[in-house]
Amino acid sequence: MGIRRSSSSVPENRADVVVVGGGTAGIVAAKTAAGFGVRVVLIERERTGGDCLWTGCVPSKALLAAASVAATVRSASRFGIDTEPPQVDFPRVMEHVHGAIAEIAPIDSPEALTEAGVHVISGDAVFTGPNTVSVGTRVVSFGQAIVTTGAHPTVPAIDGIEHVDYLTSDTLWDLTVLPERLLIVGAGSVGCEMAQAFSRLGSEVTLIGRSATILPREDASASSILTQALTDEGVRVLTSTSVVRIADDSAVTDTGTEIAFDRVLVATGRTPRTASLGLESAGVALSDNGFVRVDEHLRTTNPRIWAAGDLTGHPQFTHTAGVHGSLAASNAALGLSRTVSTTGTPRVTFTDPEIASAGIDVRSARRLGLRLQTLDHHHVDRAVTEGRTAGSTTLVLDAKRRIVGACVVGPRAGETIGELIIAIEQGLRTRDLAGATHPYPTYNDGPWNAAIADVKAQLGSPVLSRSLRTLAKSRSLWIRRARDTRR
Ligand SMILES: Cc1cc2nc3c(=O)[nH]c(=O)nc-3n(C[C@H](O)[C@H](O)[C@H](O)COP(=O)(O)OP(=O)(O)OC[C@H]3O[C@@H](n4cnc5c(N)ncnc54)[C@H](O)[C@@H]3O)c2cc1C
Ligand SMILES: NC(=O)c1ccc[n+]([C@@H]2O[C@H](COP(=O)([O-])OP(=O)(O)OC[C@H]3O[C@@H](n4cnc5c(N)ncnc54)[C@H](O)[C@@H]3O)[C@@H](O)[C@H]2O)c1
Repeated sequence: MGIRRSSSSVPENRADVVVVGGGTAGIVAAKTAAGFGVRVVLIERERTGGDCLWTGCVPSKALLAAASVAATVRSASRFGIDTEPPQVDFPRVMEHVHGAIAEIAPIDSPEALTEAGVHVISGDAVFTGPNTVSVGTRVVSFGQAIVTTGAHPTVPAIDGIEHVDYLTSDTLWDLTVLPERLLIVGAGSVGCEMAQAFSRLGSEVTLIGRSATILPREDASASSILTQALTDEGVRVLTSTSVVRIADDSAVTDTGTEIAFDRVLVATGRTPRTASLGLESAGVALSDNGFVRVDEHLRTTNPRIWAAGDLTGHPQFTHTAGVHGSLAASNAALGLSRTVSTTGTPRVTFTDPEIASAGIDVRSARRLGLRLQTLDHHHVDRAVTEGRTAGSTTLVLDAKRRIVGACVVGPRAGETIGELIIAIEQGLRTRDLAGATHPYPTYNDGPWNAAIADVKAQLGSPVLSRSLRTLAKSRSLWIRRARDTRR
């Protein structure tokens, strides 16, 4: 969906709030500010909706959904159901992917923004001073501005890559033919999700990561469950490996292995989109690695300019972009001093099994010496009934047994993590979670049983169990005496 200039006009070239970039952060920021009744201009150079809608979350989750159906058909016989091997019609799979985008697009459209009271301008925004931004020949002056121009795929400096027609998450969605052999460089969220999706759809996939484990931000135990799942499905996973040379149809790793491929996907992180924005003219400083420097209120080094989303160095997720877009807009439009949350950003990698984390992650918890309460999903009956026991739930607990972090690995972990996010935000203890009856059998028995196990462990401590034994003895003594008195 392209941009049409809205018919609603903003008085001349002046706005209370200018938002530069119309992805998740920009859309949420613009709608939030407009909701306060101020004059808002949003400038977008390509199409509103941004990475999440067009090239990120939506197409990747739609592709994973199709791939999951193929995997279910392929594994039907373990439930005693015999089928033919699935026939993947890739163009129709991609129709499904683009259909999902088309269905969601209207929510992010210029029309929806106009409806919300935002004036949308199409074009490349460049700051020309501390309170002016130009779009072509037009100059808009602003009271406050919010920069939300996102990030683009990082292409690593591999010898020969400039001659290769590589794919990135920006171009992947234009594929019309399923690659027979797909090499994926980078084993982060994009690499792992796409490795599983393409493998399940029928590609022969090699996944290369330079860290010791895939998804290196996750705890090694979570990564190893996923590595096993990917390997079992036929993905060749190479860790602690870098590609040192690449040509059109083959790559050579630092261990000297040659890998032949038909297409290569580069998935090695995202670089903030700050070049050519004129940020230096606006007095907006960048950090050493190119992110816009912001304080805890998302204010940049120019007090009238704020930033939100992938370009700030905060975790690069749609939910972060949205929440921070709203926060920056409230601070800019209302003069508030809202601060970004410090409890840790929840995240989900939508592989099978899913890996979901919130609060203090397990890696940091180990470093900090915090208590970990882990429940293997062999003890989650729902997982047993579905034959999906490869997973675990880990609660990170502080000295007062408050839940300060969690990691869930398993089907629907992205849904399960929801209650743990509330627990972390509200400072709940394991006894609070243990005391809340959960319906049986669900995957949420993972956190519930982990919490119950922790409460039991506390009851088993020498001091507490001595007190409980004393209490029980006094009670039976009292009952006996009462009975004797009645006689
Ligand atoms: C394959 C993939 C899957 C993902 N899956 C998930 C997921 O499942 N869950 C999740 O939470 N996150 C996911 N993400 C991350 C998520 O997509 C991003 O974190 C989020 O979209 C960032 O939003 P943003 O508003 O900061 O930036 P963007 O969405 O990139 O928006 C920036 C906008 O600014 C515009 N722009 C840039 N420069 C200018 C300029 N000079 N003038 C005017 N406009 C400009 C761009 O055209 C763009 O529209 C995924 C990312 C990828 C790549
Ligand atoms: N489910 C989700 O929420 C989801 C899904 C996809 C992407 N995203 C977001 O998009 C961002 C970008 O994803 P991504 O996977 O590209 O980045 P990433 O930072 O998650 O992972 C990139 C990986 O590539 C590795 N790497 C870097 N250079 C390399 C090289 N030359 N050779 C081999 N490995 C190399 C890094 O060590 C890292 O593990 C993520 O940070 C994430 O926030 C989120």
